[in-house]
Amino acid sequence: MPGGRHIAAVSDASFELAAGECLALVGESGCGKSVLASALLGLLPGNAETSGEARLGDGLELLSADERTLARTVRGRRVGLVPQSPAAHLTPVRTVRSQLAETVRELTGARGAALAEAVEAAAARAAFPAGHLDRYPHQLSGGLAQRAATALALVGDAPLLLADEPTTGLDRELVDRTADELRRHADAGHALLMITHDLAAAERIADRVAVMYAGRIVEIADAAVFFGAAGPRHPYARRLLDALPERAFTPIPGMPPELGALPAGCAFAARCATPTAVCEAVPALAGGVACHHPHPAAEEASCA
Ligand SMILES: Nc1ncnc2c1ncn2[C@@H]1O[C@H](COP(=O)(O)OP(=O)(O)OP(=O)(O)O)[C@@H](O)[C@H]1O
Ligand code: NI
Repeated sequence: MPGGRHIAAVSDASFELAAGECLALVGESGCGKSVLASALLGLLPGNAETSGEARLGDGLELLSADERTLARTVRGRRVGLVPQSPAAHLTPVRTVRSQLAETVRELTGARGAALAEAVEAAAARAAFPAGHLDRYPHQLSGGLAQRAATALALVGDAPLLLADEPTTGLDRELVDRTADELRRHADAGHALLMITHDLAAAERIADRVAVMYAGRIVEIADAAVFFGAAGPRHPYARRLLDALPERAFTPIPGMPPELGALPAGCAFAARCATPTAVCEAVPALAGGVACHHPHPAAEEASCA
């Protein structure tokens, strides 16, 4: 950070993601979701530090990979990205058709009529209307820019797709359509990390859910358990669900801590209804949950 300030935007994020699987990464604004995605693609600012490892199925370790490898063989090819701010990632002076054509040509080698056809097919996959292909980015609504970015991200057929808020700015019907297309992409054998605020979209397509709070993954659970009767185990994750309009509609009191000034122990303790003295130590992620007094697991609850 300028002025020498140091922010631990993401710490202790550990998970596996298999081909054909969709993991939804959820959590409040500013908790580190996009930083995690950027780190995997080597897209963090030059002064950012990363440690640990992130290994692709083919063995490549992303955090230590050099820029040349990332640019030539990773971005778009081995790891696709639907960026969080699609408008910022589209080239302003070129039409969507021309940008899609360049990406298709580069990643698939298609030329001529096959190229034109592949461009339209790519647009259709992301529900981008063919009639708008000759528009420039500034002529697109937020939703259309989102769909253009999704179309671009799907072209390379990368084994891993990172979709950062892929449904922002879309109405419910298009949210569902986009989510379903991403699910089909996973079903076709791709690994999908979907970063989202939209828990309904996560429930619709995710196999597992990872909850992030203040830069750490505090729970990873099967989506069926997480959204089902048992519910999540971490108090923050339970509150996140309770905050949904279609559930209790009870906002989480308080604010997440500043990442530059994290409290010493559990970062959620200040907002937790049941903190105890042990919460002064950071809880490790154990059995899928990082909490000193998690809600009982489904099997424990059903035995009680
Ligand atoms: N380039 C940067 N320089 C300094 N701090 C940054 C930078 N990018 C992100 N941060 C900080 O890292 C933290 C995590 O940001 P991130 O964008 O990953 O959050 P997020 O979970 O994706 O939020 P949102 O849901 O709003 O997209 C934030 O507190 C942010 O201020
Ligand atoms: Ni983000």
